[in-house]
Amino acid sequence: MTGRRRADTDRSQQLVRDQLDAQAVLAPRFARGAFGERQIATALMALTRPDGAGRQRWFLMIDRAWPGTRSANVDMILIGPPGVFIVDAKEWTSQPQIHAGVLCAGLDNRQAEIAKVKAMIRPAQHALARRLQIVADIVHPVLAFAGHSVHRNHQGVMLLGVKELRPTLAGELPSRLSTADVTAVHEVLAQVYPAYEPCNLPADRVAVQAAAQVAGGLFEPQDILDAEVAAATARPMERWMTFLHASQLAIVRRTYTGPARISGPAGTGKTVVGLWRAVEAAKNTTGPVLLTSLVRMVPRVQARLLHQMRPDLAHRIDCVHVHGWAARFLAERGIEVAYDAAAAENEFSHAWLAMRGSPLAALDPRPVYWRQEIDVVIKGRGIAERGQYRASARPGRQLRLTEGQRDLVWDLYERYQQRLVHRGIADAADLLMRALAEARREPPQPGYGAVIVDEVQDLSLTALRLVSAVAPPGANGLLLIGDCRQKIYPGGYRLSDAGLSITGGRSEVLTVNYRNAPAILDAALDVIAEQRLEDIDGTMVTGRPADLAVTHGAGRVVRVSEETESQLENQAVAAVRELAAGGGYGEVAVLCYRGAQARRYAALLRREGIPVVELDAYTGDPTDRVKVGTWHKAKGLEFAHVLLPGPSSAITDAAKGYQSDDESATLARHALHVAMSRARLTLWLGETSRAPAKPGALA
Ligand SMILES: Nc1ncnc2c1ncn2[C@@H]1O[C@H](COP(=O)(O)OP(=O)(O)OP(=O)(O)O)[C@@H](O)[C@H]1O
Repeated sequence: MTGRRRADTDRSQQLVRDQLDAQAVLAPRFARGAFGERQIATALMALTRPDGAGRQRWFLMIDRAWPGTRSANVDMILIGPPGVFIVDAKEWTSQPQIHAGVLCAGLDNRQAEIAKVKAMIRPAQHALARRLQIVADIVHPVLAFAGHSVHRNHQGVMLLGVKELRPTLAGELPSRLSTADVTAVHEVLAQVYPAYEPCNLPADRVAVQAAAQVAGGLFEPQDILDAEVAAATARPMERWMTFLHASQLAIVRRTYTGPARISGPAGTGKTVVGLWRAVEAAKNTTGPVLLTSLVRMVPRVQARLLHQMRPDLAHRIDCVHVHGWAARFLAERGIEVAYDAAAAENEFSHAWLAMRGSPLAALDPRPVYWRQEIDVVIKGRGIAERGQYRASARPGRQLRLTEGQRDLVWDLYERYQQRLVHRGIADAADLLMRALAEARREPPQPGYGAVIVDEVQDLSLTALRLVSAVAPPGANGLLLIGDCRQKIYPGGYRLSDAGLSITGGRSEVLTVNYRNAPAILDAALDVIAEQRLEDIDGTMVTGRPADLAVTHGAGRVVRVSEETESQLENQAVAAVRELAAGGGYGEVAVLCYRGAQARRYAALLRREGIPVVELDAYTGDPTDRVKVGTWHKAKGLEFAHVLLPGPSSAITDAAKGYQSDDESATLARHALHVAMSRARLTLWLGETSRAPAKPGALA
C-alpha cells in the first residue's frame, strides 16, 4: 500500500469511528427526533473531537432557543476556525432546487426558508460585534439537507447535503479564528442561544455499545472522502469583516492628538480599522460621525456593515460620499446648486471647440486632459486668479506647462466657467468649492464628533479642505485612510497644502494582507512594481512594498489567451460558470477598464442566462449575481473570483503616444492594480493575441 493510500484508509477509519462516537452521544437526544437531523448532527459532531494536542477546535450546539422568538429553535450551531455556521436541518422528500431564483422542493416554493435562516444568524452577528468586536460575516447561514446531495450558495445561504457538509465547512473555507477565538465565540453564543447541553465528542473515545445498531444509518467513508475533494468555495462575497488583530485593535483604541492617517497596501485591513474607529468615535462623542469617501459605492457598503456591527450605533454614523455630502449640506442651507454633470460636459466641449487649433491641442488633443487640468488643478486646488495658476504647483500632472501654455488653459477655464454661469449649472468641482466656502462661513450644526475619510488619495485638495473644515478640532477629530498605490484619479496634493500635519506618531502603516492569495497579490503588485510614488505626506514609497506579509493560503492566477475577442468572451462565460459552480454567482466579478466593455460583458452574461448585477446598481447587500463593472467602480470591494478581460490592451489604450501619456498609463496601471487586488482566490486574466505586447504587457 502506498503511503498516500494508507493515509486515506486511516482517515476513513477515523471518520467511521468519529461517527459511531457521535451516534452514541446523539442517540438519546434524537430518540424521538428526525432521522435526518441526527444524520446532520452526526456529520458535524465528528469535527468536535479535540486535536492531538488536546485543543478543542470545533464546538457544536444542538437545539438552541432562538432569542427574540417565543418558542422557535435553532437546530445546530457549529463554531470552528472558519467561523460560525447556523444550521437549519431539512428533511425534504424532493431534491432542493433553485427555479427562477427561488428555492423549491420539487414544485413547492420554499423561499421563506432563506429569510428564516438569515434571520437566525442576526443575534449571533450582533452579539459577536458588540462583545468581541467581530463583525458579522464570519457567521454563515446554512440549510442542511438530509438525504440529498447539494452544494451551492443561494442568496448568501449555503445549501449543503449531508455528505457535503463536513468537507465544505471544514475543508474549503480559510481559517479565520484561532483556537482561543473559537472558544471565546462559543462562550458568547452559548449565552445568546440558550438551553445548551454540551454534546461535543470527548477526547477519549466513548464506549459505543450501540455501534452495530447505528452504523447502518451512516454513510460510507469513501462517500465522505469523495465529497471532501468535490466542490469549491461556498463563501458569500460579502465576507469583509473579521476579528481585529491585536495591532489593528491598538490603532482602533489609540488617541491621536490631531489629524491622523492610516495607510498600507491593498487588503491590509485599512477599511476594517476605519469602521471600528467610527464605532469608537460614536461611542465616545456626542456628535454624529462622518464616514466618507470619494467613491459612491464605498459608503454604501460601509453603512450596511456598520448596521451589522453595531445596530445601536449605526444611525449615529453618517456614511455618504463626499459629493453627496456637499449637495446635501448646501440643500440644507437653502443654497441651490444646479449640479448637472452631463450638461457641464457639453459646455466644456463647446469651450474646447474654440481652442482646438491652439498649442494646447498640439500638447494633447484629447479634451479630457484639459478638462482634468481644470477639475483637479484649477478648481481642485481652489485657484481663483490667473496669476495664482501661473505659479501653482500641479502635483500628479506629468506634462510640464510653460507660462504661456498656462495662460491658454486659464482662457479655456474662463470660457468654460462663463458657459456654466450662463446656463446656471455647476459641475462636480463647483459643488465642493461652494460647500467649502459655506462650511468655512458657518460649520455644520450639530458639529461632527469625528470625520473619517477612506480612499483619501483620490480626493482633490478642495475635497480634503472640505472634510478638514467640517472635522472637529483636537484629538481624534480627523482620520485619513488611503494607499497611494491605489490612486486612480489625476491630480494630487500634499497634506501641508491643506495645512495638515500627521507628524508626532499620528501615521500608521498596516503591513499584513488578509485578502489575497499570495499569487494574486504578487501579480497585482507586479503591475506597479517599478513605480516610485509620492505619498500625501511627501514621503516616497515603492510600488512593491518591502515588508508585506500575507495570511492567505491557496489561490491562483489563470492567464488565458485567445485569438479573437469573441473567443475570449466564450472563455470568460465558461470560466464564470465554472467558478460559480462552487460558491454561486455572487462570488464572481467581471471587471473591465471601460464602461462600454463592462456593459458588453453584462449583456453577454445575461444572454447566456447568467444573473448579473452592475456595480452601479449594486447596493452591497448579498445577492447571488455576478458583479460586472469597471475597475474604478470596484474600488474598496472584494470577491472570491475576479475576471479581467483585456487588461494589457486597456493600458495600451490609455497610452496612445501623447506627451501626457505617462500620466494616463500610470493611472491605468494603478486602476489595474486595484482591480486585480479585489480577488481573494482566483484572478482570471484574459487577452486576445492581437493585444500589443508593449507598453501595456503585464509581467
Ligand atoms: N485581522 C484580520 N484577520 C482576518 N481578516 C482580516 C483582518 N483584518 C482585515 N481582514 C479582512 O481582510 C480583507 C481586507 O480588509 P480591508 O478591506 O479592510 O482592507 P483595505 O486595506 O481597506 O483594502 P483595500 O485598500 O484594498 O480596499 C477583508 O476581507 C477583511 O475582512
